[in-house]
Amino acid sequence: MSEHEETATMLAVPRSGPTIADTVVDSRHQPLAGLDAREITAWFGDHRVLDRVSLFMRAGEVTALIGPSGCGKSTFLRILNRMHELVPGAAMAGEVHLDGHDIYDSSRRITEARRQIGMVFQKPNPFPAMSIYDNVVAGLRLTGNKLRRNAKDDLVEECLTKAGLWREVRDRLRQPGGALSGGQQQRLCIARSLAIRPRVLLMDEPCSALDPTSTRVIEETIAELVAEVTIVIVTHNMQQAARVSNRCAFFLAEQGTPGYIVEHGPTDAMFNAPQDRRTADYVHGRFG
Ligand SMILES: Nc1ncnc2c1ncn2[C@@H]1O[C@H](COP(=O)(O)OP(=O)(O)OP(=O)(O)O)[C@@H](O)[C@H]1O
Repeated sequence: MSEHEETATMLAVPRSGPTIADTVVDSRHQPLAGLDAREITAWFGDHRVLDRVSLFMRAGEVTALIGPSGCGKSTFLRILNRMHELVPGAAMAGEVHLDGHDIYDSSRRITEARRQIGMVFQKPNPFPAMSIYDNVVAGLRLTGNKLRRNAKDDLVEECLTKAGLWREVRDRLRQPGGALSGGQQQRLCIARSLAIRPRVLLMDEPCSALDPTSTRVIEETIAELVAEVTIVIVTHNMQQAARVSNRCAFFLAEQGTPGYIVEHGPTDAMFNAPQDRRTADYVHGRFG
């Protein structure tokens, strides 16, 4: 795979299609945006894995998607930025509204959805041979955004600061991204996502490959980022869900049936006064 192709896959931005330079230049002052998933059904081939799942993810909050393995959390997350359709044989129905517009509307560009709704994956995936600096700005090329050197320098510092990594790497920006520790690499990936100024950041178990110290740093980063970007995180770690999220949605897929949301609401209520016994059993570690 060429470096360019690799960048496109890692950033989940398609290589072809129109560029969106004019919308990228400076969206720092955009208002926070919520994400409204309506009646989402998903299939892999003829296997239906989600059934009419609706969830409103509020602007400026962290929403945690929790539930046992295989209940469709990651599939739901990938539908939120049109990555599900990259999987051969995958299909979906339903709508995902950002700022009142359905990202699946035929008049909407897939590149725009992917730019506005960024994704951080389970396994840190920086470009190992590319410098820390170039990793941060890697997405700009794909979105067609050209910045002058000074503006780029400012952006790199801003994004690395927001990702909680600046002080650790400021003196070695030209070193390869692959030379960083796992936790630093994950923060580099967060910085890379932020550089294209998403309105929403999706995180699929971002700490599952990290040690407790790195996990704590990422959690602190999430707490700071949510002031400017809406966050949706999949986590298996109930303590993490309790620590980082404002709201939780509990997914379940019972006996081969498609996944659905049993209950959702403020995190405190989900943990301390859930309405459904299955939620109580799950959050208290009695199954899953
Ligand atoms: N690429 C794929 N092809 C076929 N089936 C898939 C694919 N990815 C996921 N599935 C199936 O879709 C269902 C939901 O999977 P998904 O990964 O979304 O669940 P999850 O709740 O995120 O699980 P986990 O917590 O283990 O990551 C499962 O039955 C899974 O086997």
